Amino acid sequence: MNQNPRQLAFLILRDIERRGTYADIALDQSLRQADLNPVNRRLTTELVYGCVRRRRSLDALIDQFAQKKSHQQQNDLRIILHLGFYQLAYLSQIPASAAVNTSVELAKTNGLSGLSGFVNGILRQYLRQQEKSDQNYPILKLDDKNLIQKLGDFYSFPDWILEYWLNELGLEETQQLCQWFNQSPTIDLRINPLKTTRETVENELKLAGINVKPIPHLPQALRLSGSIGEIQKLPGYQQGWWTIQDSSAQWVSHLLDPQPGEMIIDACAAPGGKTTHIAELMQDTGIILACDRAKSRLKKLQQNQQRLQLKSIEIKAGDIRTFSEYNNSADRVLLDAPCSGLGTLHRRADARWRHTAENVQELSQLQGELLEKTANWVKPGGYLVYATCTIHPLENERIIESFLSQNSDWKIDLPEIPLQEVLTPEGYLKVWPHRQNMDGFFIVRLKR
Ligand SMILES: C[S@@+](CC[C@H](N)C(=O)[O-])C[C@H]1O[C@@H](n2cnc3c(N)ncnc32)[C@H](O)[C@@H]1O
Repeated sequence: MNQNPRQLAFLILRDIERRGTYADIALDQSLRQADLNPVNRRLTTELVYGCVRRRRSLDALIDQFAQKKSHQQQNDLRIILHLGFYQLAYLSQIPASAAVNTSVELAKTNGLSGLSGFVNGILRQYLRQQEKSDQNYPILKLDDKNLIQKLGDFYSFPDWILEYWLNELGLEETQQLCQWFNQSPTIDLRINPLKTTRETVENELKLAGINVKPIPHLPQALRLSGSIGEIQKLPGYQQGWWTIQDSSAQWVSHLLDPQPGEMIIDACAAPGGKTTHIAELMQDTGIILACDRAKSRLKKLQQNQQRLQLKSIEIKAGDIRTFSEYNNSADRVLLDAPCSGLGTLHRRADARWRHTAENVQELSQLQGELLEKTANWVKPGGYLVYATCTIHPLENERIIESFLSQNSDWKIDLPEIPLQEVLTPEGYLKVWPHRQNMDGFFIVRLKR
């Protein structure tokens, strides 16, 4: 069993590299089998997520200090250099000598003894350079040559995302957004008012030593920070007192505004974050039809429903494009569409590398198709909420504009909400993470 956090991080990063495994899945599997104390578990997690997230910046350091470019280096050597540079550049709590020496050790234990001198040399060269330089962040101007590349190398994002942010936000806010996405995510809870109150949960969590504070404008929300431990062991989890859900995602069901006794269809429901919120807002009356094509995610929805003890949810598995029986049947429909997740890049370390400009185009097509389909399910006079956790116009504004231009019986219904600063003149709720300090989201309510 592995007890060395750096060796374990190396093996996990190699697995991600070789097999394209998702970072969170690879980490989770390995940590379950490893024999590590809590401090070393945290270090392994930090090293894996950090190296994945900062891949481009770490490659840029290899490019700067080695004769061969990062992509020409042997894969295992490149991972060891990533681990070394990551500790030196981003983990101030680790002494530089420990970062260098353990990286040299990694080379020796993983069949690269002949290159251990090179590892030692390049990391020490970086350290000498760092001592000389007094500037840790780039001062950039919009007309800088190679601006995108400099931003990408420093903040570790792909060019195509940066190009689009620069266009939408300008340079200063793009840097703020990059920085925001590079920090560790916080955890928000949504209190189940059918079981308890926010005050009770807040007090219980404080008694358990957790940092917790309310979130403005959301009466059921709490934000946790600092060290939290295992979620399932927190007070109230087993009793169904709360659900983990980011504050911006909590706005979605409030905008849907479901009323007790209504017939609601949640078209893309799994794992049920919003379905269960809708049920709570309706005091567990009426019917909520929760549809999704992913069976494993629907299983999680079922578990959440059981834990929260909600009876009003019915599950229907399948591709909603093939469903024909729901036309004109729902008072309200929620379409929480599959999307690129560009508003939640801080939550999944590898998400920024998995999507491309091309696959945003493909998603956009699917989103348009799902909207056309599910709009038919709404009774005349009813409502549809379209939501995504991305902040890309192709998946948001363009979808709604195109839908409205082809469906004259629909219009945007302006929501009355306290969060006026995120409401655009067209009536869209557009949450930018660095402005509102929550996940990026797009929400719009349409009326038939
Ligand atoms: C953004 S997630 C939904 C999250 C969920 N609403 C929540 O709050 O927990 C999008 C979901 O759409 C589902 N999906 C994508 N295409 C679908 C289709 N054609 N038919 C049914 N479900 C689909 C995915 O399986 C995924 O679970």
